[in-house]
Amino acid sequence: MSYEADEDEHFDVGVGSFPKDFGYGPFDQEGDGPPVSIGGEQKPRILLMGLRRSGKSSIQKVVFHKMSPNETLFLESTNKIIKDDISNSSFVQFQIWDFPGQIDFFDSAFDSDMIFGGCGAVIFVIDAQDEYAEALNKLHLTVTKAFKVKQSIKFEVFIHKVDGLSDDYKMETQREIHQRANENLGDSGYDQIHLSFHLTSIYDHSIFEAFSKVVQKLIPQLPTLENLLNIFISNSAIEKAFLFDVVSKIYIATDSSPVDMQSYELCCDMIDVVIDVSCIYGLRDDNEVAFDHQSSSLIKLNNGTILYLREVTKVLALVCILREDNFDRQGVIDYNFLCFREAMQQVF
Ligand SMILES: Nc1nc2c(ncn2[C@@H]2O[C@H](COP(=O)(O)OP(=O)(O)OP(=O)(O)O)[C@@H](O)[C@H]2O)c(=O)[nH]1
Repeated sequence: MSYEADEDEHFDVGVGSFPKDFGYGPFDQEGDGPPVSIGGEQKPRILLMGLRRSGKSSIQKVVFHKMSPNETLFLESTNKIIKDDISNSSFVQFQIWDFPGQIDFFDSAFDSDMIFGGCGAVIFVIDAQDEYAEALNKLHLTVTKAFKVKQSIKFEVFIHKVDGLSDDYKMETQREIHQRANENLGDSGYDQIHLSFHLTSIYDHSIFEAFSKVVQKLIPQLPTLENLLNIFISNSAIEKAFLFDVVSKIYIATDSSPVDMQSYELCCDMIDVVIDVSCIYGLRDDNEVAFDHQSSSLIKLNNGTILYLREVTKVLALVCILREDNFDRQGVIDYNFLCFREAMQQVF
């Protein structure tokens, strides 16, 4: 896995309120060639698989291309593999391959060694609003085929479109899918395959959270990052800190205290606010970007909590949640932040 900055590639894709050069790579980067090699290494691949209309393309467009969820209603069915190069930051570099729902593993044109060989994670999307018996069969076929090619692949099951379901039904669906998928694997002698399950929807932050967890599994330095964040928060009286990829709002690391969805959503919203305000009031000319080394922000909530954002690199931000009383010692926090940033530079 390469973490070098891909400076030669300059993409010209507008994403929401971001200036043009603040986007990810061009979406429809089609072709059957091998993954782009950076620094002599191949970028790991994340494969999006699942039945037709399960929501694969929507997930990719919403998370990485700022498409609004409602616009996905007009997406056309994918009929060939769409490769998307995520080269936004020096940390998170990977390719996402969006597969057509009707892909046939038994087709002689399907080269499973090539497809699964360089793959870091397979995300299998199941439409929870639909009958899922067929999806479970396809899941079984997909993971067993991939496992035979490469045992270290991470298998992530997105139980998707849960926005239409009640909380009870969501839990029940997750339990049933979990149980049946693992039973199928056990029955055919594949107990060693581990599946992770996530309840997701493009209509809330759950899809970003789930994607964050998948991407984190592909970052070998994650334990070190987590450690650095633990040290940083404990010495700064901070309650929670997220290291965010600013464009996708995926968090690539957090301290080891549990993540609660509300805190994550608050921090995501803060990033939107900072970028929007910066775009409206902060840009003097077209060549400037909305997020740079001067980006920082402080938001006081009326419940005595503070959100504090600082730029770490041109694509990463640290967003912290802390009690207002503890912000008295801002100097200490800022100093610790500089130490954290320097340590990050040493790690990468
Ligand atoms: N309610 C709801 N609908 C969703 C969600 N995600 C996707 N959809 C809808 O599901 C439909 C199919 O989405 P696509 O992204 O085209 O599905 P796909 O899996 O890429 O389909 P193929 O390209 O045919 O394989 C679209 O109408 C989306 O708006 C979700 O989280 N909730």
